[in-house]
Amino acid sequence: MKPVRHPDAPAPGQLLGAHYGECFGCGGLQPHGLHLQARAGEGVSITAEFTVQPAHQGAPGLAHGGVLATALDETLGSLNWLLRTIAVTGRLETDFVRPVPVGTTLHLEAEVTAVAGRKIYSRATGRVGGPDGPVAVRAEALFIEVKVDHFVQHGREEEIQAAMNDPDQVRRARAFEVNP
Ligand SMILES: CCCCCCCC/C=C\CCCCCCCC(=O)SCCNC(=O)CCNC(=O)[C@H](O)C(C)(C)COP(=O)(O)OP(=O)(O)OC[C@H]1O[C@@H](n2cnc3c(N)ncnc32)[C@H](O)[C@@H]1OP(=O)(O)O
Repeated sequence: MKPVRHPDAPAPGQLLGAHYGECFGCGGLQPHGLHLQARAGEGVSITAEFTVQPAHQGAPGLAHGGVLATALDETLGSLNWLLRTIAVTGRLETDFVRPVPVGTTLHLEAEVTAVAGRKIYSRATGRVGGPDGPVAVRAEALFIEVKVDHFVQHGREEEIQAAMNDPDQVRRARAFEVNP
C-alpha cells in the first residue's frame, strides 16, 4: 500500500529534533554521536545532514562504513514520525558507492515506498558536496512496527525511566505516541 502521511506530521521544512537525547544517531548528549539533523519533506520523506567527525573514522581520514550505515538507519527511522508509527529496523541493506572523508557533510534523503501491515519499506541516499552532489551511500530498509512495550520489555530500566520523565514534550510524544 502507498504510505500515508499522518495529518499531524511536521510541516515540510520543519526540523524534527532528537527523539532521545542519548541516541547515538541524533541525540545531543552523545559526544561522539552523529548529531544527525533531520527535516520533514513532502509526502513521507525526510532530508538530513551529518558531518563526519574524527571520532567516526574507520580507515585513516575516512568514515567508518558502520557509521555511514548508522546515518542511513537514523534517517530512515525518522520517517516513522511522519507516519506516527513506532517501528524498529528489521533489515537494512547498504551500498557504499564512494569513500566519505572526515569533515564531509553527508546530505541524506529518505522516503517510505510502501506499507504492508506492520512492515514499512523505505529507501535512502546520502550525497556528498551538496544535496545534488554524487551519491556516496544508498540503503533499502524494512522497518517493523512495534508497540511501546518493545522498549519497556527489552530496554534497561534506568534509561526507560529517564525517557518517561523527559521534560521535552515533543521527544516524549515521539517516544510514546502510536498511530491514533
Ligand atoms: C518507555 C520508553 C519507550 C521509549 C520508546 C522509544 C521510541 C522512540 C522512537 C523510535 C525508536 C527508534 C529509534 C531509531 C533508531 C534507528 C532504528 C534502529 O536502529 S532500531 C534498532 C535495531 N533493530 C532492532 O533492534 C530490532 C530487533 N528485532 C526485533 O525486535 C524483532 O525481530 C522485530 C520486532 C523486528 C520483529 O519481530 P516480531 O516478532 O514482532 O515480528 P515478526 O513476525 O518476526 O515479523 C513481522 C513481519 O516482518 C517480517 N520481518 C521481520 N524481520 C525481517 C527481516 N529482517 N527481513 C525481512 N522480513 C522481516 C516478518 O517476516 C513478518 O512478515 P509477515 O507479517 O509474515 O509478512
